[in-house]
Amino acid sequence: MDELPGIVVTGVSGRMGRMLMACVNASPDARLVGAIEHEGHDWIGRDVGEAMGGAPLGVTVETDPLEAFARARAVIDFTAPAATVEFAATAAQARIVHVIGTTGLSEEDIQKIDAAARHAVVVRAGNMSLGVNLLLQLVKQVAAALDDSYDIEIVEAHHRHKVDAPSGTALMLGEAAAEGRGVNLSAMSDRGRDGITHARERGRIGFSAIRGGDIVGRHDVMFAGDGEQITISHNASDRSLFARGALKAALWGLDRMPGHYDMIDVLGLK
Ligand SMILES: NC(=O)C1=CN([C@@H]2O[C@H](COP(=O)(O)OP(=O)(O)OC[C@H]3O[C@@H](n4cnc5c(N)ncnc54)[C@H](OP(=O)(O)O)[C@@H]3O)[C@@H](O)[C@H]2O)C=CC1
Ligand SMILES: O=C(O)C1=N[C@H](C(=O)O)C[C@H](O)C1
Repeated sequence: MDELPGIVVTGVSGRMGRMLMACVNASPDARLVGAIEHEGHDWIGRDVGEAMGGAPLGVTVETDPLEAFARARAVIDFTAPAATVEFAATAAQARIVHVIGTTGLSEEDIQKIDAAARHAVVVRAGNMSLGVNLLLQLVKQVAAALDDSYDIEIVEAHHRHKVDAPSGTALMLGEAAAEGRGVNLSAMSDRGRDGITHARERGRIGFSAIRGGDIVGRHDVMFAGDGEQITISHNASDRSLFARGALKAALWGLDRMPGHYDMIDVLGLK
Protein backbone atom coordinates (compact mmCIF):
# COMPACT_ATOMS: atom_id res chain seq x y z
CA MET A 1 0.00 0.00 0.00
CA ASP A 2 1.22 3.56 -0.78
CA GLU A 3 2.32 5.69 2.15
CA LEU A 4 -0.21 8.29 3.28
CA PRO A 5 0.59 11.85 2.09
CA GLY A 6 2.74 13.75 4.59
CA ILE A 7 1.44 17.09 5.86
CA VAL A 8 3.28 19.93 7.61
CA VAL A 9 1.38 22.40 9.80
CA THR A 10 2.75 25.91 10.41
CA GLY A 11 2.02 28.10 13.44
CA VAL A 12 1.26 24.98 15.47
CA SER A 13 0.83 26.74 18.80
CA GLY A 14 -1.90 29.04 17.44
CA ARG A 15 -5.67 28.59 17.77
CA MET A 16 -5.91 27.13 14.26
CA GLY A 17 -2.50 25.43 14.44
CA ARG A 18 -3.69 23.27 17.35
CA MET A 19 -6.93 22.38 15.55
CA LEU A 20 -4.99 21.45 12.41
CA MET A 21 -2.56 19.26 14.32
CA ALA A 22 -5.44 17.35 15.89
CA CYS A 23 -7.30 17.05 12.59
CA VAL A 24 -4.30 15.77 10.57
CA ASN A 25 -3.30 13.44 13.37
CA ALA A 26 -6.78 11.90 13.54
CA SER A 27 -7.15 11.54 9.76
CA PRO A 28 -6.94 8.09 8.13
CA ASP A 29 -5.97 9.82 4.86
CA ALA A 30 -2.86 11.78 5.86
CA ARG A 31 0.06 11.71 8.27
CA LEU A 32 1.68 14.54 10.16
CA VAL A 33 5.35 14.94 9.16
CA GLY A 34 6.24 18.42 10.37
CA ALA A 35 5.29 21.16 12.83
CA ILE A 36 6.63 24.68 12.33
CA GLU A 37 6.86 27.63 14.68
CA HIS A 38 8.95 30.81 14.38
CA GLU A 39 12.51 31.31 15.70
CA GLY A 40 12.61 31.86 19.45
CA HIS A 41 9.27 30.13 20.17
CA ASP A 42 9.40 28.07 23.37
CA TRP A 43 7.90 24.99 21.63
CA ILE A 44 10.96 24.61 19.34
CA GLY A 45 12.70 21.26 19.91
CA ARG A 46 9.74 19.76 21.81
CA ASP A 47 7.45 16.97 20.64
CA VAL A 48 4.38 18.78 19.30
CA GLY A 49 1.89 16.43 21.01
CA GLU A 50 3.53 16.99 24.39
CA ALA A 51 3.78 20.75 23.79
CA MET A 52 -0.01 20.74 23.23
CA GLY A 53 -0.41 18.98 26.59
CA GLY A 54 -1.15 15.49 25.21
CA ALA A 55 0.60 12.27 24.22
CA PRO A 56 3.80 12.44 22.11
CA LEU A 57 3.22 12.40 18.34
CA GLY A 58 6.81 11.73 17.27
CA VAL A 59 7.06 15.10 15.48
CA THR A 60 9.41 17.76 16.81
CA VAL A 61 8.55 21.45 16.47
CA GLU A 62 11.12 23.09 14.17
CA THR A 63 11.79 26.43 12.48
CA ASP A 64 13.20 25.58 9.05
CA PRO A 65 10.33 25.26 6.54
CA LEU A 66 12.47 24.02 3.65
CA GLU A 67 13.73 21.05 5.64
CA ALA A 68 10.19 20.15 6.77
CA PHE A 69 8.59 20.72 3.35
CA ALA A 70 11.14 18.35 1.74
CA ARG A 71 9.50 15.44 3.62
CA ALA A 72 5.91 16.52 2.85
CA ARG A 73 3.37 16.66 0.03
CA ALA A 74 1.43 19.59 1.50
CA VAL A 75 1.65 22.36 4.08
CA ILE A 76 -1.35 23.85 5.87
CA ASP A 77 -0.73 27.42 6.92
CA PHE A 78 -2.89 29.59 9.17
CA THR A 79 -0.36 32.12 10.49
CA ALA A 80 0.18 35.78 9.58
CA PRO A 81 0.63 37.58 6.21
CA ALA A 82 4.44 38.06 6.30
CA ALA A 83 4.99 34.42 7.29
CA THR A 84 2.55 33.12 4.68
CA VAL A 85 4.27 34.99 1.84
CA GLU A 86 7.58 33.37 2.84
CA PHE A 87 6.00 29.92 3.19
CA ALA A 88 4.50 30.33 -0.33
CA ALA A 89 7.96 30.82 -1.87
CA THR A 90 9.38 27.85 0.06
CA ALA A 91 6.43 25.57 -0.77
CA ALA A 92 6.85 26.48 -4.46
CA GLN A 93 10.55 25.64 -4.23
CA ALA A 94 9.68 22.25 -2.67
CA ARG A 95 6.81 21.80 -5.22
CA ILE A 96 4.29 20.91 -2.51
CA VAL A 97 0.66 21.98 -2.04
CA HIS A 98 0.27 25.14 0.05
CA VAL A 99 -3.11 25.56 1.75
CA ILE A 100 -3.46 29.14 2.97
CA GLY A 101 -6.06 30.12 5.57
CA THR A 102 -4.25 33.28 6.67
CA THR A 103 -6.31 36.47 6.24
CA GLY A 104 -5.34 40.15 6.19
CA LEU A 105 -3.12 39.66 3.09
CA SER A 106 -2.39 42.81 1.05
CA GLU A 107 -2.63 43.04 -2.76
CA GLU A 108 1.17 42.87 -2.85
CA ASP A 109 1.15 39.70 -0.71
CA ILE A 110 -1.38 38.13 -3.08
CA GLN A 111 0.78 38.97 -6.09
CA LYS A 112 3.69 37.15 -4.44
CA ILE A 113 1.45 34.15 -3.75
CA ASP A 114 0.31 34.24 -7.41
CA ALA A 115 3.98 34.06 -8.44
CA ALA A 116 4.50 31.01 -6.20
CA ALA A 117 1.37 29.39 -7.67
CA ARG A 118 3.06 29.25 -11.07
CA HIS A 119 5.24 26.46 -9.68
CA ALA A 120 3.01 24.64 -7.19
CA VAL A 121 -0.61 24.24 -6.12
CA VAL A 122 -1.91 26.95 -3.80
CA VAL A 123 -5.39 26.70 -2.28
CA ARG A 124 -6.28 29.95 -0.53
CA ALA A 125 -9.57 30.94 1.11
CA GLY A 126 -10.52 33.35 3.87
CA ASN A 127 -12.95 30.69 5.05
CA MET A 128 -12.58 26.92 4.61
CA SER A 129 -16.14 25.96 5.60
CA LEU A 130 -18.69 24.50 3.23
CA GLY A 131 -21.37 26.82 4.64
CA VAL A 132 -19.57 30.08 3.92
CA ASN A 133 -18.60 28.96 0.44
CA LEU A 134 -22.25 28.16 -0.28
CA LEU A 135 -23.17 31.57 1.13
CA LEU A 136 -20.89 33.23 -1.43
CA GLN A 137 -23.02 31.78 -4.24
CA LEU A 138 -26.27 32.80 -2.54
CA VAL A 139 -25.06 36.34 -1.91
CA LYS A 140 -24.00 36.73 -5.53
CA GLN A 141 -27.38 35.47 -6.69
CA VAL A 142 -29.39 37.75 -4.38
CA ALA A 143 -27.22 40.78 -5.24
CA ALA A 144 -27.80 40.10 -8.94
CA ALA A 145 -31.56 39.83 -8.42
CA LEU A 146 -31.97 43.08 -6.45
CA ASP A 147 -31.26 46.61 -7.62
CA ASP A 148 -29.30 49.16 -5.60
CA SER A 149 -32.42 50.37 -3.77
CA TYR A 150 -31.43 47.47 -1.48
CA ASP A 151 -28.47 48.60 0.66
CA ILE A 152 -25.90 45.85 1.24
CA GLU A 153 -24.37 45.69 4.74
CA ILE A 154 -21.93 43.02 5.90
CA VAL A 155 -21.57 42.52 9.64
CA GLU A 156 -18.99 40.14 11.09
CA ALA A 157 -18.25 39.13 14.69
CA HIS A 158 -15.10 37.39 15.98
CA HIS A 159 -13.20 36.66 19.19
CA ARG A 160 -11.26 39.36 21.02
CA HIS A 161 -7.86 38.14 19.71
CA LYS A 162 -8.53 38.63 16.01
CA VAL A 163 -6.08 41.16 14.54
CA ASP A 164 -7.52 41.95 11.09
CA ALA A 165 -10.76 43.64 10.01
CA PRO A 166 -12.89 43.26 8.04
CA SER A 167 -12.45 39.50 8.26
CA GLY A 168 -11.27 37.59 5.20
CA THR A 169 -14.73 36.07 4.98
CA ALA A 170 -16.47 39.46 5.07
CA LEU A 171 -14.24 40.62 2.21
CA MET A 172 -15.07 37.50 0.18
CA LEU A 173 -18.80 38.09 0.83
CA GLY A 174 -18.32 41.71 -0.26
CA GLU A 175 -16.62 40.56 -3.47
CA ALA A 176 -19.50 38.14 -4.13
CA ALA A 177 -22.07 40.90 -3.60
CA ALA A 178 -20.13 43.31 -5.83
CA GLU A 179 -19.80 40.68 -8.55
CA GLY A 180 -23.54 39.92 -8.42
CA ARG A 181 -24.31 43.62 -8.69
CA GLY A 182 -21.73 44.15 -11.42
CA VAL A 183 -19.63 46.72 -9.54
CA ASN A 184 -16.06 46.96 -8.29
CA LEU A 185 -15.81 46.33 -4.53
CA SER A 186 -12.82 48.61 -3.93
CA ALA A 187 -14.68 51.52 -5.54
CA MET A 188 -17.96 50.85 -3.68
CA SER A 189 -17.00 49.66 -0.20
CA ASP A 190 -17.79 51.72 2.89
CA ARG A 191 -15.62 50.81 5.88
CA GLY A 192 -15.36 52.28 9.35
CA ARG A 193 -18.19 54.78 9.85
CA ASP A 194 -17.68 57.15 12.79
CA GLY A 195 -18.88 60.70 13.60
CA ILE A 196 -20.80 62.77 11.04
CA THR A 197 -20.85 60.25 8.24
CA HIS A 198 -23.63 61.88 6.20
CA ALA A 199 -26.43 59.86 4.71
CA ARG A 200 -25.65 56.51 3.19
CA GLU A 201 -24.58 56.75 -0.45
CA ARG A 202 -26.68 54.62 -2.79
CA GLY A 203 -24.92 51.50 -4.07
CA ARG A 204 -22.25 51.32 -1.36
CA ILE A 205 -21.38 47.99 0.29
CA GLY A 206 -20.92 48.59 4.03
CA PHE A 207 -18.73 46.62 6.46
CA SER A 208 -18.90 46.50 10.28
CA ALA A 209 -16.76 44.42 12.64
CA ILE A 210 -17.56 43.25 16.18
CA ARG A 211 -14.74 41.85 18.37
CA GLY A 212 -15.42 40.12 21.67
CA GLY A 213 -15.11 37.07 23.88
CA ASP A 214 -14.61 33.72 22.21
CA ILE A 215 -16.88 34.17 19.17
CA VAL A 216 -15.56 31.73 16.56
CA GLY A 217 -16.96 33.61 13.56
CA ARG A 218 -20.35 35.00 12.55
CA HIS A 219 -21.18 36.68 9.25
CA ASP A 220 -24.42 38.41 8.21
CA VAL A 221 -25.09 39.90 4.80
CA MET A 222 -28.11 42.20 4.92
CA PHE A 223 -29.96 43.55 1.91
CA ALA A 224 -31.94 46.42 3.44
CA GLY A 225 -34.72 47.72 1.22
CA ASP A 226 -37.80 49.89 1.77
CA GLY A 227 -40.17 47.90 3.94
CA GLU A 228 -38.09 44.71 4.12
CA GLN A 229 -34.66 43.33 5.00
CA ILE A 230 -33.23 40.08 3.70
CA THR A 231 -30.38 38.67 5.80
CA ILE A 232 -28.18 35.71 4.88
CA SER A 233 -26.17 34.43 7.84
CA HIS A 234 -23.48 31.95 8.75
CA ASN A 235 -22.33 31.09 12.24
CA ALA A 236 -19.28 28.94 12.96
CA SER A 237 -19.50 27.39 16.41
CA ASP A 238 -16.39 25.18 16.28
CA ARG A 239 -12.99 26.01 14.73
CA SER A 240 -12.37 22.37 13.82
CA LEU A 241 -14.73 23.13 10.90
CA PHE A 242 -11.99 25.22 9.26
CA ALA A 243 -9.32 22.59 9.97
CA ARG A 244 -11.39 19.86 8.30
CA GLY A 245 -11.89 22.09 5.25
CA ALA A 246 -8.16 22.84 5.08
CA LEU A 247 -7.20 19.17 5.20
CA LYS A 248 -9.75 18.43 2.46
CA ALA A 249 -8.13 21.19 0.38
CA ALA A 250 -4.63 19.76 0.94
CA LEU A 251 -5.70 16.28 -0.21
CA TRP A 252 -7.62 17.69 -3.19
CA GLY A 253 -4.54 19.70 -4.23
CA LEU A 254 -2.28 16.64 -4.49
CA ASP A 255 -3.61 15.72 -7.95
CA ARG A 256 -3.80 19.21 -9.46
CA MET A 257 -1.63 21.21 -11.80
CA PRO A 258 0.15 24.27 -10.35
CA GLY A 259 -2.23 27.21 -9.91
CA HIS A 260 -4.01 29.46 -7.41
CA TYR A 261 -7.24 27.74 -6.36
CA ASP A 262 -9.94 28.41 -3.74
CA MET A 263 -12.48 26.42 -1.72
CA ILE A 264 -15.11 26.85 -4.44
CA ASP A 265 -12.79 24.74 -6.63
CA VAL A 266 -12.20 22.19 -3.86
CA LEU A 267 -15.89 21.83 -3.06
CA GLY A 268 -16.89 21.74 -6.75
CA LEU A 269 -19.31 24.65 -6.32
CA LYS A 270 -18.46 26.50 -9.60
N1 LIG B 1 -9.48 30.61 6.29
C1 LIG B 1 -10.13 30.17 7.39
O1 LIG B 1 -11.04 29.32 7.34
C2 LIG B 1 -9.68 30.70 8.72
C3 LIG B 1 -8.67 31.61 8.77
N2 LIG B 1 -8.15 32.02 9.96
C4 LIG B 1 -6.99 32.90 9.89
O2 LIG B 1 -5.84 32.15 10.27
C5 LIG B 1 -4.86 33.02 10.84
C6 LIG B 1 -4.42 32.48 12.20
O3 LIG B 1 -5.51 32.54 13.09
P1 LIG B 1 -5.36 32.05 14.60
O4 LIG B 1 -4.93 30.64 14.62
O5 LIG B 1 -6.61 32.44 15.29
O6 LIG B 1 -4.15 32.99 15.09
P2 LIG B 1 -3.05 32.70 16.20
O7 LIG B 1 -2.38 34.01 16.47
O8 LIG B 1 -3.66 31.94 17.34
O9 LIG B 1 -2.02 31.71 15.47
C7 LIG B 1 -1.06 32.10 14.54
C8 LIG B 1 0.17 31.26 14.84
O10 LIG B 1 1.16 31.47 13.83
C9 LIG B 1 2.41 31.67 14.49
N3 LIG B 1 3.34 32.36 13.60
C10 LIG B 1 3.44 33.68 13.34
N4 LIG B 1 4.48 33.91 12.49
C11 LIG B 1 5.03 32.69 12.23
C12 LIG B 1 6.14 32.25 11.45
N5 LIG B 1 6.90 33.11 10.75
N6 LIG B 1 6.42 30.94 11.42
C13 LIG B 1 5.68 30.03 12.11
N7 LIG B 1 4.64 30.39 12.89
C14 LIG B 1 4.31 31.71 12.93
C15 LIG B 1 2.04 32.44 15.73
O11 LIG B 1 3.07 32.44 16.71
P3 LIG B 1 3.07 33.66 17.83
O12 LIG B 1 1.75 33.60 18.51
O13 LIG B 1 4.22 33.36 18.70
O14 LIG B 1 3.24 34.93 16.99
C16 LIG B 1 0.83 31.65 16.18
O15 LIG B 1 1.20 30.47 16.86
C17 LIG B 1 -5.53 34.40 10.88
O16 LIG B 1 -5.13 35.13 9.73
C18 LIG B 1 -7.02 34.08 10.81
O17 LIG B 1 -7.79 35.11 10.30
C19 LIG B 1 -8.64 31.56 11.14
C20 LIG B 1 -9.68 30.66 11.17
C21 LIG B 1 -10.29 30.17 9.94
O1 LIG C 1 -9.55 34.82 12.77
C1 LIG C 1 -10.48 33.97 12.82
O2 LIG C 1 -10.74 33.37 13.87
C2 LIG C 1 -11.24 33.69 11.60
N1 LIG C 1 -10.81 34.20 10.49
C3 LIG C 1 -11.33 34.01 9.19
C4 LIG C 1 -11.74 35.34 8.60
O3 LIG C 1 -10.97 36.32 8.73
O4 LIG C 1 -12.77 35.42 7.96
C5 LIG C 1 -12.39 32.93 9.14
C6 LIG C 1 -13.21 32.73 10.36
O5 LIG C 1 -14.26 33.62 10.36
C7 LIG C 1 -12.39 32.77 11.65
